[in-house]
Amino acid sequence: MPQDRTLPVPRPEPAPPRHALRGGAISFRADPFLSDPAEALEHWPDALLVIENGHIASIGPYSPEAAAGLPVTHHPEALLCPGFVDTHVHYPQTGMIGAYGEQLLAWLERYTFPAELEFADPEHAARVARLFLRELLAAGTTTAAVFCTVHAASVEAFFAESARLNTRMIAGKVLMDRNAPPGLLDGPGHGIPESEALLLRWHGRGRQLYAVTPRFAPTSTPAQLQAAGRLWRAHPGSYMQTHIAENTAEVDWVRELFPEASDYLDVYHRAGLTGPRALFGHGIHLSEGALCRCHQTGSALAHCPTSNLFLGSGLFRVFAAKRADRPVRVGLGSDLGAGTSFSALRTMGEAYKVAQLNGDGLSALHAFYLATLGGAEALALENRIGRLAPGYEADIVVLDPQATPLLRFRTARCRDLAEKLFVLMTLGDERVVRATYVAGSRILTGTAQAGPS
Ligand SMILES: Nc1nc2[nH]cnc2c(=O)[nH]1
Ligand SMILES: [Zn+2]
Repeated sequence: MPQDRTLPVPRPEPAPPRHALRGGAISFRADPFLSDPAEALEHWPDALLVIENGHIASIGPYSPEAAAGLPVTHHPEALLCPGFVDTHVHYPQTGMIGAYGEQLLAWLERYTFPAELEFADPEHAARVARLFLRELLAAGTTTAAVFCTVHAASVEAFFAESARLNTRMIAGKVLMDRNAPPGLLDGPGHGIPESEALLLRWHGRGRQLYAVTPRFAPTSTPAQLQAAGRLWRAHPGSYMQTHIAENTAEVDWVRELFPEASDYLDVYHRAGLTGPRALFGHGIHLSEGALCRCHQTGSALAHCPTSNLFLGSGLFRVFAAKRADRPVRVGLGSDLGAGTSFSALRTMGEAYKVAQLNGDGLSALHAFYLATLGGAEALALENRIGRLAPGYEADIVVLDPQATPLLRFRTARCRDLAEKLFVLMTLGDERVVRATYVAGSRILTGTAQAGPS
């Protein structure tokens, strides 16, 4: 493929060690599914947020005295919000978003695997990693749990670009040793040592975190799943990510492939792949017993509404997953390229519609929680990201409720904050994101640098 010189190059803008942002601000101190939503939300109509060495030093009401001596970037009329968290996404699928007309298993064969075969080329991987991270940051997402491909070079490319931008990312090499094209299969005995080498190289290096990544049960032999479980458990603090119960034909296939397991989750449980930092994409067709087991083991689910609607997979029941007597950790996932938008706002809007079809009311507070602190809790990062609070990493998105003429017109008619947030998740997308800060530095998304060089 020829080099595309028009791709923009995102970069962090150098920031002084101590500086401040001013604007309205929101953040969650608790889970609105489990407590009074109004109590769970913190709101500052006019906040001063002080950043020191990439962390939030303080947040409180703005006053000239509090701001004295600090360089202050004022975002009038805007809302500072913790950077969005995407708990399930595939960067190599950036080039095949919107592939028409299939459900999961045919879609994988027809579009996904061919796109992933291209990542044998490290230059292609580097190009897509850059574009993907640019789009993610332009949409206000600052942390994601990301599937690479089976190629080690796809992981190198992704972490190298994330390290350059200093984003906190979780990623891993996909493991597959059956039921995929030969060019996407791990050689006999190769997948686990390659994963371990990548884990040792990247996990905990700066802000990068590694996830052992068996794609899903049908593409790994029982032996590979067991070995993945051993690898994950040998490295405490690392992650495991995979897919579960997304599509009914997939669930039937797993039952045939693993007759000894009591259900789909049991396939992973038997391989030692459940527990805190185990991230399961989808979980639409999980039984009550499996949801209980997710709760008991501390495993997390990624709710991917745009993907589930696009592939016709089904309606994830977020309120059933979050049932107060056995709550499961749940975050939102864009699941590109089955998902159709990088935007967490669009994803929240679709989560609302899925809840409507389930007969549930997902308020803006529920949705913004899932996209921020809820996502951080799913990733066991709730002490570092997902809130605007002292000590937290300064990953911040600045939302402009007046970003378009329609939004200006509509939000002027909102009676309170919850209504305004709901309109943002109904009408909003990347255009609402005025700025994204990563560890305190604004990310210039690079369009100004585009052009021949
Ligand atoms: N949506 C989705 N589901 C999967 N199940 C296994 N692989 C995939 C994938 O790439 N995308
Ligand atoms: Zn996925």
